[in-house]
Amino acid sequence: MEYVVAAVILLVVLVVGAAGLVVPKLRRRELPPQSKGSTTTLERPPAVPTVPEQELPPLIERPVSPAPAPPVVAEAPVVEQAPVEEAKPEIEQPAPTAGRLVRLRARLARSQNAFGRGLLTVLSRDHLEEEDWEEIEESLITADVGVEATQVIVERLRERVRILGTRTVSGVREQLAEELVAALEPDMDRSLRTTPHEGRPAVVMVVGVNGAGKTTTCGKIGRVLIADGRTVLFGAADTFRAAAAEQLSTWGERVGAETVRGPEGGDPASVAFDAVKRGIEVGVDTVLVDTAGRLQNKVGLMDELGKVKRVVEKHGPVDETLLVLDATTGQNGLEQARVFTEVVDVTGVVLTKLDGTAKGGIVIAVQRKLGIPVKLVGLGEGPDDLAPFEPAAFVEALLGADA
Ligand SMILES: Nc1nc2c(ncn2[C@@H]2O[C@H](COP(=O)(O)OP(=O)(O)OP(=O)(O)O)[C@@H](O)[C@H]2O)c(=O)[nH]1
Repeated sequence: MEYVVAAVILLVVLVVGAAGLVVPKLRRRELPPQSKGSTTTLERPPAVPTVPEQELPPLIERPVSPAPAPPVVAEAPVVEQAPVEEAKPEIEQPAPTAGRLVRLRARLARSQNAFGRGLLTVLSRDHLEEEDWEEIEESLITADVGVEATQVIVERLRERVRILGTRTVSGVREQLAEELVAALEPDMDRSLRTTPHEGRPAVVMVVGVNGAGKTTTCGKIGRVLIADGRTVLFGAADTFRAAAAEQLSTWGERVGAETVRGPEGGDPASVAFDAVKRGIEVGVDTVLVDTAGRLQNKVGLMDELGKVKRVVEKHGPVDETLLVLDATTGQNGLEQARVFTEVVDVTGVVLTKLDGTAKGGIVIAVQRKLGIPVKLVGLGEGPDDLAPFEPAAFVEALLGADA
C-alpha cells in the first residue's frame, strides 16, 4: 500500500513538473507574435519620422552650410543691379534750350518755303500795284495769318512804303518783317512760370484736344526743365487713354523724372491731386500735369477740366495752364481753342507741328484771336524739337532767309 501511495505521489509530481515545463514554452511561443505586433506598431512611428529626419538634414543644412548660399544671395543683387545700371545710361542729357528756335529754324523755313518764295516774287516787282498788294494779302491769308490780321498788316506796310518811298526788294521785305513781328506782339510775357515758390513746386497743367501733342509736349517741357537743372515730376491725368500714361512714363524714365499715374479710366482730378501732393513731398521744382482732351461734349470737358484744376488748387494755385494747339488744324483749331479758354484760365499756347504745315501764320492768328501769348512751338517729333517762341526769329524763318 505504501508503494501505491508513493507511486501516486511520484506521478502527481511528474505531472505537475511536466506541466510547469510545457506552459512557459507555450507562453514563449505565443509571445513573439504579440511582441512582433507591438514592435511593428512601435517601429512604424519611428520609421515615419525617420524619413523626414533623413530629408530634414539637407533642408537644415542649407542654412547650416552657408558656403553655397552666399554666392546665391550675393549673385542676386548683382543680377538685380545689372538692369538698373543698364537703365542709368538711358537717362538722357537733353540739349540746352538757349537758341533752340535758331537751330530749328531750318525746319520751319522748309515748311514755309512756298510762302516765302511767293512773297519774294511779288516784292521783287518794280512797282507794287494794287494787284500786287492783293497777292501779298492772299499769301498771308493762305499762310493762316487770318483775314483781319492780314488787312491790318498790309495796310500798315502800304502806308510805310508810300511814306518812306521804299523801292528795293530787301527794303520792302524788311518792313514786312517788322510788321509781322509787330503783329506778334513781341512785348508779351512768354516766360514759363516753372519756378517753385513758398516751399512748393510750380504746377503746370497741359490742356488741349486729342492728338494735339499734349503728352509729347509735357515730355518735351520736362526735358527742357531738366536740361536747365530743374527737378520735375509728371502727373498722368489723361486716364482715358492708357497709352498716354505709358507714353509719359517713358518720357520720365528717359530724363529721370518720376511719373504719378492712376488706374485706367480713373478720376483724372485725383491723379492730378496725387501728383502735386507727391511733388510737394519729394520737393521737386515743377509738376507737369498732362490732361485728357475729349471734346465731344463741351459740358463734360468743362466739368472735367474745371474739376482737375479745382482739386489741384487745394494744394495752391496752378502756375501755368498751357493750351496745346496743332498748327496743322489751322483756323478750325482756333474754334476748339476758344472752348478751352472758356473752361480754364489759359496762360500760354504751345503751337505744335509747325514743321508739318506751310501755314505758320497761324501763330499770329492764335495770339490775336485768343489774346494769349504763344510761349512754345513744336517743330518735330524728336525729344528736343520744342523751342521757346521768339517772334523775330520766327518771322525770319517764315519769310525765308533769301526772300
Ligand atoms: N511733326 C510733329 N509731330 C508732333 C509734334 N508734337 C507732337 N507730335 C506728334 O503728334 C502725335 C500726337 O501726340 P500726343 O502727344 O500723343 O498727343 P496728345 O494730345 O497727348 O493726344 P491724346 O493723349 O490722345 O489726347 C504724336 O505722334 C507726336 O509725336 C510736333 O511738333 N511736330
